[in-house]
Amino acid sequence: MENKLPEYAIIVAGGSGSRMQRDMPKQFIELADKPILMHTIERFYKYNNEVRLIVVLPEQQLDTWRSLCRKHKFEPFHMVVAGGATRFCSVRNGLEMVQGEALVAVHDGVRPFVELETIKEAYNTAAGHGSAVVAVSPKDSIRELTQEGSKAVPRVNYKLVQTPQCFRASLLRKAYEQPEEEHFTDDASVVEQLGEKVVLVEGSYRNIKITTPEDLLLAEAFIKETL
Ligand SMILES: Nc1ccn([C@@H]2O[C@H](COP(=O)(O)OP(=O)(O)OP(=O)(O)O)[C@@H](O)[C@H]2O)c(=O)n1
Ligand SMILES: C[C@](O)(CO)[C@H](O)COP(=O)(O)O
Repeated sequence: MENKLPEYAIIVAGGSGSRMQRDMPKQFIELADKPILMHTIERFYKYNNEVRLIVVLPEQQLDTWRSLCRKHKFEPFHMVVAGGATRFCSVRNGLEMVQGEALVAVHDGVRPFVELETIKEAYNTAAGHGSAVVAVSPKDSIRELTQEGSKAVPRVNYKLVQTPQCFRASLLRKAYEQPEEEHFTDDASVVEQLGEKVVLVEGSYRNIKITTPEDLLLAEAFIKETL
């Protein structure tokens, strides 16, 4: 379905990157001479330069980001918002910048390899169904931890969830008015808590979340292909 609503992207980059074990948040690590976060923002800008970009950053890093933008002559226009203690708080802060009814894609600032087709499909599916959550099938076998140890489960019943996760703004606002719960690891889980169904769309194995040091090696390989 063709989408007539304004499109927003909340790019969450308010975390500290503790699992990366670097002295700076991982979203600022350079890949091909540019911070990871700039590559991520550029994916959305390249998809459509009219998408309203909201970038959520750690409060203490706002000045660092401004100087990085100057240093790299970074052009895509974006609003900047201070994040919170958790991803949930950061998304909620970003949502405050969304005006009226719209489609809102929430995307991790550390997923710079999201494909333009995936972004397009997420917005179009959310336009028709109210939600679109990007996911891929697991490639490994899966075991569930039990009191006795573990047991095999059929992997065809599972998906690995990525971002973007795209929703109508009215639905996402209502979801983020709920108190935060421990099992809210992504936006779909927050929306689902309202009793709403979420629609899955196929993602890509390249759309990795740069989380631990070995992910950077993969990212270096992927970025070389895109240059
Ligand atoms: N308070 C937070 C925590 C996370 N994020 C963002 O959510 C995305 C996914 O989170 P994750 O990969 O866990 O990032 P970090 O929280 O930074 O990493 P870690 O858990 O290793 O500290 C990242 O782009 C991260 O910057 C955020 O905006 N605000
Ligand atoms: C939102 C997410 O990337 C979907 O896979 C993931 O849940 C974020 O988890 P994290 O522990 O905050 O990295």
